[in-house]
Amino acid sequence: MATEMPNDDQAIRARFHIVYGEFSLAADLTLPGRGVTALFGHSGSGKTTLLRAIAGLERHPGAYLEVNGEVWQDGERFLPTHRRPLGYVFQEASLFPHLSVEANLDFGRKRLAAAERRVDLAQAVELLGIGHLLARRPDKLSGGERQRVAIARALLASPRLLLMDEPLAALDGKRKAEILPYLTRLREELDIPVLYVTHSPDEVARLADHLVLLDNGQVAASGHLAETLARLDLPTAVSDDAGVVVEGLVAGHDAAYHLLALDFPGGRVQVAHGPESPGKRLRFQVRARDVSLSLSERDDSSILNRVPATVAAIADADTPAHVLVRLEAGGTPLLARITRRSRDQLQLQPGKSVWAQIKAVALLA
Ligand SMILES: Nc1ncnc2c1ncn2[C@@H]1O[C@H](COP(=O)(O)OP(=O)(O)OP(=O)(O)O)[C@@H](O)[C@H]1O
Repeated sequence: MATEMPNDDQAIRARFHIVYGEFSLAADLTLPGRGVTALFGHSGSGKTTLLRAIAGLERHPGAYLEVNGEVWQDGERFLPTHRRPLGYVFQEASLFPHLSVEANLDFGRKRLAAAERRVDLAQAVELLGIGHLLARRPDKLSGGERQRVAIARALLASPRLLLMDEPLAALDGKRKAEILPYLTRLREELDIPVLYVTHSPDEVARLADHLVLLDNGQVAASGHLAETLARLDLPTAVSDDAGVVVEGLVAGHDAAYHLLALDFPGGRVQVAHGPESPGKRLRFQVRARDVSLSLSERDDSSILNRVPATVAAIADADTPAHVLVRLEAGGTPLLARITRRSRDQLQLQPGKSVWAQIKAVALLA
């Protein structure tokens, strides 16, 4: 995953203390200045409040905000929203209904010096796949198409920060699936940091490099996606869906069995999939419930994927019958959800060497 520890000027530093009656939000965050940071949490946890504060839509005294070396708020200094080089994408695309897509896009273009122009019209149109829609009016577009136009429009302001507030929440499953590949492309092809509000674990797994967990106005965690998903002390672990996201490199394709091989620092996995270019980076997800453990490498089972690992920690799971085991496989964290009985039978404890048998690998491409 692309997240690196923020260095001095490639970072977003945000410090806010916001009180709305009963609700208060306290955030003191240093986020990577590139890639996608997901702000994830239950309804009412403060995600939108934080995003709006970062956009400068509300002025909160005592706050501090710096985006890749530029201070947007500090003490008396407060850059109003229209002077912040940011793009904001909302749940519902707010396009001008009487204008064509092309005219709507034109609205997003700021008169910027060439050196400041980070995305031009042709690039935005190509990235979002909207070339065939330019002459249409917004009411002749599907919800997903409208949202792609809204994202292109936000990019045309050449933002130094892109804020996205649940951009897929208003779309049905099919439309979501349609638009996700475009968001993945943005992450891969543009060097614009994105703060992405969502309460969808699937969107987090596919898009995020860094994860901020908000819980009732408090930052419960902020860290690299893979590391944070594998933390046993967070609510993300204690759910039936708990699992990790791993970045692999395409190692080859077995056409006879229709299996794609992906290498990651912990070993190799094979997944039912067509061929992809060797060396291409692809994410895959391994759910804790799909990982079982054995003390020796068993080659008499139907499970294709086995990697050697070390037990790092064990914690309670979502039911009294289960535990969650955090494993390290070549520096890659994995989670396994097994029964307490198996834990005792295998005498598992931190430091013990095991084989992780991975029953299912979901490619997130
Ligand atoms: N302008 C405001 N004035 C008063 N209270 C507010 C204001 N904006 C938000 N709140 C309150 O702050 C809390 C956090 O709201 P926020 O919209 O940030 O949560 P969220 O995590 O984005 O939720 P959701 O996922 O439902 O959008 C809520 O209790 C909300 O009612």
